[in-house]
Amino acid sequence: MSQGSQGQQEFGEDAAGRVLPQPVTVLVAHGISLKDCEKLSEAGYATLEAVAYTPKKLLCQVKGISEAKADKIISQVSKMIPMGFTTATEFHARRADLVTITTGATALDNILGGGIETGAITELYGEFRTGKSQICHQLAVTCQLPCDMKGGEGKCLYIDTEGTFRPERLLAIAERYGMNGEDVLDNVAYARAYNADHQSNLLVLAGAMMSESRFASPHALETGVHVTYLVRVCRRFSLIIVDSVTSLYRTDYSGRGELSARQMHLAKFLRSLMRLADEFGVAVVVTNQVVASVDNAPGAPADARKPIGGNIMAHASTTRVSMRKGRGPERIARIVDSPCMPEADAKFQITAQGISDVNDGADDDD
Ligand SMILES: Nc1ncnc2c1ncn2[C@@H]1O[C@H](COP(=O)(O)OP(=O)(O)OP(=O)(O)O)[C@@H](O)[C@H]1O
Repeated sequence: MSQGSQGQQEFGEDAAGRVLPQPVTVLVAHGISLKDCEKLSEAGYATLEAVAYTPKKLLCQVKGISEAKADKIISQVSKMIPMGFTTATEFHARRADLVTITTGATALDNILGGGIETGAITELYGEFRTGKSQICHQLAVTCQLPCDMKGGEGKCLYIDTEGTFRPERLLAIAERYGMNGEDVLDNVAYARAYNADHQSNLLVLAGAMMSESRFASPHALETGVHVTYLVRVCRRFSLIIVDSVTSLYRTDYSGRGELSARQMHLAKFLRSLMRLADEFGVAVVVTNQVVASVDNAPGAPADARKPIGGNIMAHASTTRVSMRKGRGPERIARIVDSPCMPEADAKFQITAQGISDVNDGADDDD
């Protein structure tokens, strides 16, 4: 895999010339103490963008950050991070630079508008065996491909809540793309989450790792150290996967009595995920299960199933993809909600070397 182009990047900009997040420690030069910057960083607000996108109420919850300090920090950050209006022209130009990551199947990429969008949350939901985890494994590899091969030129951060992550699947998929298996595994940061609180805490670690990888490597480049390593191993993250986002909530919170607490916790988790997507421009992919719908509208099929998480999940996901089984290894994905793509179906198949198009060329007849 060619990551060589990254070596020529300027500090503070990515390959497309976009401004990248700045470490919160730059505030030291603007009258905020290093100790306070470190406290913010430890609490998961490692970049100026993280601070800018966070409500004051949450900043005040960081140990040692009083309301007066929060006001001072917010006032300074608001001078450094653009938070006001822009023209639609400029926004359009920014979106033209957006990278999408291939799912391995062209038909599926097409209905997604090119692949999995960076800077947004994509939710894959469906019954068991519909291929949600297989797509996650596929993306953990393709996110490392160069952009001209429909990749994200970055590492993957994988949170596994069900114990279904299998590195050997990554090796098989890497082989398909002619990638070095060892490098591919090195580029995936994996964590198993054991409960909903742990799952949330892992995002704080994720933020720290993402800003560290973002800020540490240019220094190494400047000093000429580890250049070969940096060329071989991606230096930034391009993808966060949470497989599955709701399963621990189902076990940690039970019954109607805990529903409100569960939804609040889930909303906070999803908000943190969206912040990471905004802050670092990474793609976020979450999987979700379905349950039998007990409140079907009149005329709806009796066996209708709906994704877990209700409105909180529906609103947090930028793009929602429903998945179902087809014949044999075939699966059908449907875009059910997207800000700019129409509702559409695509067939794909699960193979030994990952996700690919169905070769028969037949239309979806399911
Ligand atoms: N090496 C492989 N080659 C071909 N198909 C495979 C391979 N490994 C797994 N599969 C297929 O993938 C399917 C399972 O997909 P996946 O694990 O993505 O399901 P899921 O939607 O995540 O389900 P769950 O909700 O239970 O986690 C099974 O049908 C299995 O046969």
